[in-house]
Amino acid sequence: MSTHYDLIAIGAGSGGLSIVERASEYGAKTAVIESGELGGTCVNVGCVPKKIMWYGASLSHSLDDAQDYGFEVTRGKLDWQKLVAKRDNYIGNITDWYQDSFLSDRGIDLIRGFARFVDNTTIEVDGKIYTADKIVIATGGHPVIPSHVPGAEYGITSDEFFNDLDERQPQKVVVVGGGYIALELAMLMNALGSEVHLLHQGRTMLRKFDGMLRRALRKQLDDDKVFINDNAMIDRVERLNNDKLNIFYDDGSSIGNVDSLIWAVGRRPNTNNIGLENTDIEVNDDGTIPVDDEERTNVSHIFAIGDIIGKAQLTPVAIAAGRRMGDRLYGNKPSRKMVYDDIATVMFTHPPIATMGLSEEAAREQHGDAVKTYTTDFVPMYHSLTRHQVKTHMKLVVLGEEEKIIGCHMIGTGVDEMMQGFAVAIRMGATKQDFDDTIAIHPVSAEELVTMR
Ligand SMILES: Cc1cc2nc3c(=O)[nH]c(=O)nc-3n(C[C@H](O)[C@H](O)[C@H](O)COP(=O)(O)OP(=O)(O)OC[C@H]3O[C@@H](n4cnc5c(N)ncnc54)[C@H](O)[C@@H]3O)c2cc1C
Ligand SMILES: NC(=O)c1ccc[n+]([C@@H]2O[C@H](COP(=O)([O-])OP(=O)(O)OC[C@H]3O[C@@H](n4cnc5c(N)ncnc54)[C@H](O)[C@@H]3O)[C@@H](O)[C@H]2O)c1
Repeated sequence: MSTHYDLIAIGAGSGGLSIVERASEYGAKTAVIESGELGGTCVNVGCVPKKIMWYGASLSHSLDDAQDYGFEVTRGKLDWQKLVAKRDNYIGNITDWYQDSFLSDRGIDLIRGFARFVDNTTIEVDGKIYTADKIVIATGGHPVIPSHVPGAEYGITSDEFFNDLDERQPQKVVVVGGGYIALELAMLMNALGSEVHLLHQGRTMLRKFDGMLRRALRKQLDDDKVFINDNAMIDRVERLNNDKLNIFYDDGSSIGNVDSLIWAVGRRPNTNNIGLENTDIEVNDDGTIPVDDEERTNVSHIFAIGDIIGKAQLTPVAIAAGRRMGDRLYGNKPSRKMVYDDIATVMFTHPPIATMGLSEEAAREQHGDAVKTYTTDFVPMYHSLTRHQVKTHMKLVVLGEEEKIIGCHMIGTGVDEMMQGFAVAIRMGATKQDFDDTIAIHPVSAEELVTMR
C-alpha cells in the first residue's frame, strides 16, 4: 500500500466516504482511514438501525389498526432478539459492501486504525506515516453523558442502544433529552411495548421547531402514555445488584427498577485526540472546526465536512458536501458549493415529522408582519377507521405579497415520504400560488398542501 495520496479522508462515515468516492471517480489517488466500522454513525448506530426499528415500531401500531379494519389479529409478543439480529445482519451486509465493492471498485485504499496528525501534511496510524496533498477531516461526533451527575455512567447513549441491547428488550426505559434522538427512541420503544419515561430537565422539547409540531407531538406522546416529566432534574443514579437502576430527582421523587437510562442530550465533535495541536488548524471552543464556503479550514490544503463542522448534522448534508468538494477539487466545477439553508429533514417519531425552512416563530422574528401562515389539520383517511384517529397537521409559512414559501411543517402519517418532492419546489422559490396552481392527487394527505386556504 502506498503512503502518499492526492487526498486522504479521516473517517469513513457519510462525509469521508463521499469525498473519496467522488475524488476517485475523477482519477484522484485516495485513501480513507477508519478506526471503527465502515459507514460511520449513520450506518452503524444512527439512521439505518434507527429506521429499521422505526419500521418495526410502525408495524406495532399497524397491528392495532389492522384490528380496526376488521382483521382478527392479536398483537402477540415481539421477538426482540430476532428483530435486532436481522437489523444487524442488514447492517453487516452494508459494511461488507462498502469494503468489497464500494472502495475496491474505485481503487480507494482503506487504512484501518485511528488517525492522528503529526503535522499539517502528515498523519500517523498505528505507527505508520501517511501523507497527502489534501486532507479531509470527517471524524463526526459522539454522544455525551453528563459528567456532573453521580452514577450517570450507568446510563447508555444511542451508541450502546444500537450496539449492546441485543439480548433483551428493556422493559422500563428512561430517556433524557428533547431532540431528534430522544424523541425517536422514546416513541419507538413505546410502540414496541416498553414503559417509557421522558425527561426534559426544564428544557423545551423540539425547541427550534415550529410550535405546531411541538404541540402535536406532545399530544401524541401523552395519548401514547409516554410518561413525561418536564422539570425534574436527575440528581443521582444508583445501580442495583440485578443491574437495574434507581434514578433520584432533585424534587425528592425517584423512579426505580429502570432497565435502561438513555442519555440523548446532544453530541460533541470528534476533534479530541486527533493531533490537531500538532497542526495550525483552528478549532472552535465547542470543538467544531470552522470552514469557509468550500469547507476549507484555515490551513489551505485541509478541509472538514459533516458533523465535525457543526452545521446541519445530517447524513445527506455530509454526503452532498463530500461530492461537491470532489467536483470542485478534481472535476473543474468551482460553483458546486454547499448551501446549508433550507434543508428538509424528517424526524422518525410516530407519526413522523417533516420540516423545512423557517418555523413561524423564527419567520416572524426575522420578517415581522410580512409573514403569513396557512394551516390545516385533519384525520387522514387511513385513520378514519382506527381507534387512534391520529391527526395530521400542516403549515405553510409564506413571505410578502408574492407569498414565497419559506417554511413547510408537517406531522402525520406519510409525511416522511411527502417532504422530499415539495423540498425541490420550495428550494426553487415556489409561491403559495404555485402550490394552488398544482392539481391535487386524490385521495392522499399531500393534496392538502396544494389546497390550503
Ligand atoms: C441515533 C442517530 C440517528 C440518526 N438519524 C439520522 C437520520 O435519520 N437521518 C439523517 O440524515 N441523519 C441522522 N443522523 C445523523 C447522521 O448519522 C450524521 O449526521 C452523519 O453520520 C454524519 O456523518 P459524518 O461523516 O460527519 O460522521 P460519522 O458518520 O460519525 O463518521 C465519522 C467516522 O470517523 C471515524 N473516526 C473518528 N475519528 C477517527 C480517527 N481519528 N481516525 C479514524 N477514524 C476516525 C468514526 O469511527 C466514524 O466512522 C443520526 C445520528 C444518530 C446518532
Ligand atoms: N431523523 C434525523 O434526521 C435525525 C435523527 C437523529 C439525529 N439526527 C441528527 O443528530 C443530531 C444530534 O441529535 P441529538 O438528539 O443528540 O441532539 P439535539 O441537539 O437534536 O437534541 C439534544 C436535546 O437534548 C436536550 N438537552 C441538552 N442537555 C440536556 C440535559 N442536561 N437534560 C435534558 N435535556 C438536555 C436539548 O434541549 C435538546 O432537546 C441532531 O441535531 C440531528 O441533526 C438526525
